[in-house]
Amino acid sequence: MTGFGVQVRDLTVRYGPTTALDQVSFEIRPGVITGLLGRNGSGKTTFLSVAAAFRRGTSGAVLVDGEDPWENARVMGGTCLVRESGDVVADEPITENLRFLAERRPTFDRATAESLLDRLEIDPSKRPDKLSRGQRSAFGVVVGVATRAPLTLLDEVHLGMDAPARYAFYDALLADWMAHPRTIVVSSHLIDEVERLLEDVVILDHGRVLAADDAATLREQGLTVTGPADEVDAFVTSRRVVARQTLGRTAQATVIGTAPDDEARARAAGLELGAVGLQDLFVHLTDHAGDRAAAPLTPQESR
Ligand SMILES: Nc1ncnc2c1ncn2[C@@H]1O[C@H](COP(=O)(O)OP(=O)(O)OP(=O)(O)O)[C@@H](O)[C@H]1O
Repeated sequence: MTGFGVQVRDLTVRYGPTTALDQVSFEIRPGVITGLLGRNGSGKTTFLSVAAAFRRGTSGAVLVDGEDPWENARVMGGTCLVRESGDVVADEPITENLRFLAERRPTFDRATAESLLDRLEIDPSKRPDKLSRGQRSAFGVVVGVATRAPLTLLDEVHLGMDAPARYAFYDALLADWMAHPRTIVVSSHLIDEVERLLEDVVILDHGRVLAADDAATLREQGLTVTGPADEVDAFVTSRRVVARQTLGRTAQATVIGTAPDDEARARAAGLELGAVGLQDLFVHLTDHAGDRAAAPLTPQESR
């Protein structure tokens, strides 16, 4: 199984006067773990709800495995959206929930669920409504991983979980995906933590797509340039500078976009070049203070 791909074409979603998604287009590749990143209110949950056929878009299209997911039993049966509210039977023990899931979901693996529950220290005889917030989130994660749906959508599922539980979840998700490749979308603000899971990244901002590419390509888009302030300034002239710091006569500028002769020019000018992590790139791209950035990556920048 490689999982369902998702194609998003000019999708707009409005809630009354609020435009949550504004003509967004991107693709989620089948069999890949994609990070859906964006600040609060950027439209992540809205997109996931449309992909999971929980709501319809106002205009545009979402195709899951080539078909409109709305009232589409095949596609909906292969899609598992896990969100904080949880779609479990809250007043039945977890063991009963596992039984229901095994009946409803042909790909559900009970042994995986039980071993993850054990690893996350959740007592399966308890009812979901008697769990702590973090334990409830962890149970959602167990359902998401063990369901092994061709399209698994995890909407900030890890938020209530403490750090050891979150890392256990990341490890389990990655190991299970490697053994059973499928399409997984992880929406998160904790980019540093989830970065190692992600092959592709979609960054939403105020309902628009800021970047959609494989994570390695995105990482290569940013560059820090450090050295004597006047040399740094000369190096970054006519480049898109998203951050600049100085310490005495030394400056560091973060630029978006690279050029083939960057290394040679930096060496000649006595400057040091460094990589920008996904988290930094995200912060710079979505930082509207003073409107420093927030422009989508141009085709040149994102190549
Ligand atoms: N049911 C709703 N009714 C009205 N407006 C809504 C509704 N759901 C979301 N919105 C608005 O749509 C926009 C996108 O919200 P959405 O929940 O998709 O963002 P998000 O990226 O998931 O945010 P967060 O990270 O805070 O969960 C926001 O401006 C939000 O206020």
